[in-house]
Amino acid sequence: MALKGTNGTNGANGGVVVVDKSVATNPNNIDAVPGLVKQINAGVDALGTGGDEARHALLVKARNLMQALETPRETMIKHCWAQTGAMAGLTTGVDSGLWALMAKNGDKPQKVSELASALKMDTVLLCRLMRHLGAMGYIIETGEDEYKPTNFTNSLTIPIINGGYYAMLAASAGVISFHEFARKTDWQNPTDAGRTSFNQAYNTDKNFFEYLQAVGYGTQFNDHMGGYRQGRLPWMHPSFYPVQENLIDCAETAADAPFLVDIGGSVGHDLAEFQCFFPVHPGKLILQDLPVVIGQITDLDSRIVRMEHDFLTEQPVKGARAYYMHSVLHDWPDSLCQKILAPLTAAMRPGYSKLLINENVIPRTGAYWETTALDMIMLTEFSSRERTLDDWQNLLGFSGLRIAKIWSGGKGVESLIECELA
Ligand SMILES: C[S@@+](CC[C@H](N)C(=O)[O-])C[C@H]1O[C@@H](n2cnc3c(N)ncnc32)[C@H](O)[C@@H]1O
Repeated sequence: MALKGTNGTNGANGGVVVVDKSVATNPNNIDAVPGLVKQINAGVDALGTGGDEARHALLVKARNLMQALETPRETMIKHCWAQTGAMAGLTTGVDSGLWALMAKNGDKPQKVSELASALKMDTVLLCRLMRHLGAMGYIIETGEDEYKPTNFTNSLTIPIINGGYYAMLAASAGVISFHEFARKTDWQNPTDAGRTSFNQAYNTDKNFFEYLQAVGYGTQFNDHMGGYRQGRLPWMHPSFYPVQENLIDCAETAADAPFLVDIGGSVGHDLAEFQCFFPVHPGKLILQDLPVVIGQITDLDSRIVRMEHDFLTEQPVKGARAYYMHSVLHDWPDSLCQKILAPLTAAMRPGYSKLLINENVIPRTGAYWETTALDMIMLTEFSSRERTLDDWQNLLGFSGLRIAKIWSGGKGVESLIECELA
């Protein structure tokens, strides 16, 4: 059988496939199952003392077990039918108020007909959506067309958790159709921020942020930014980065001296968190983002200065103790990052100002799945990347900065890259 791409093009190698189709209906790796079950039992024992790391390790083993047991055909159906269908049901549940209603009703069996009537939804439609979500384990089937909510569906009532279902899925055609973009661009690693798989999929010149604002999911994206970080150690935690010694002790103490400037800081979740850790700090905390995002702030301490600023233009705040960027540079390829860093380094005071970059440093091996997943978002939506240590050194060195130290927050958590003018 010739290996074919779509549109009649040959696949990358144009080779001949020698795989027998019976492979698709046998478990992926049944021989691994007994060993994995043993490791899972050991992992369960470690849960009591091993904390979140032990839970993560067990989660990966459980996923390995599922992959070993599944046949390739089942994996394919899961990807192509089940998970996309679940996204439809889950997001419709958010948008219609289903999860909010079920959470309000409480942890008890709930009839679809009664839920549909309260939500003014077609019962047949709701039965179908909930049947799939029940079959997938997201809700618990308690009888015919009757379900109980779960911790998961209850959490889908929280905007910082449900925001991603609107915002990230609204842009997901860039991910799903990446192969078409990659084929058209001769299978090259994309580095042009003005020509992305996302642009091609939506036939738009707008970048990801502009597009989400235009289609009405800007606030949901801001919420998502507030949500994905939950449950992770923030960089200002004393066990992560010594804020007192490295930032506060030598900072200017005048009330209006700029202390910490969060560039591309969204609606201010990082500075709000900083204020919780350090309610008493020298100078001012300053939040910068595009006007549309600053206008979407609903709940932020009035002591945090809100500033509309395009980071490609002159940095208006000069000589701050620290400039901070969280998940900003990863959105852009090196050529654009250099344009973002140039006005910033021009505003830094030599020997005083620091640049703190809160981003992933991808290890050479054993990258964490959330980090590689984010790299796929960067690849397909932005033609940018999560960076390795070498990538960071090249980018920052080119921009006149040197890395003083990389502070690690643990597996899968963004590091704090502490930089100074070179
Ligand atoms: C991935 S989000 C990160 C937000 C925030 N730092 C966080 O970690 O939650 C990137 C942010 O960059 C902002 N942004 C995009 N283009 C910008 C520009 N030209 N100037 C300033 N901010 C910009 C977006 O509005 C968005 O809030």
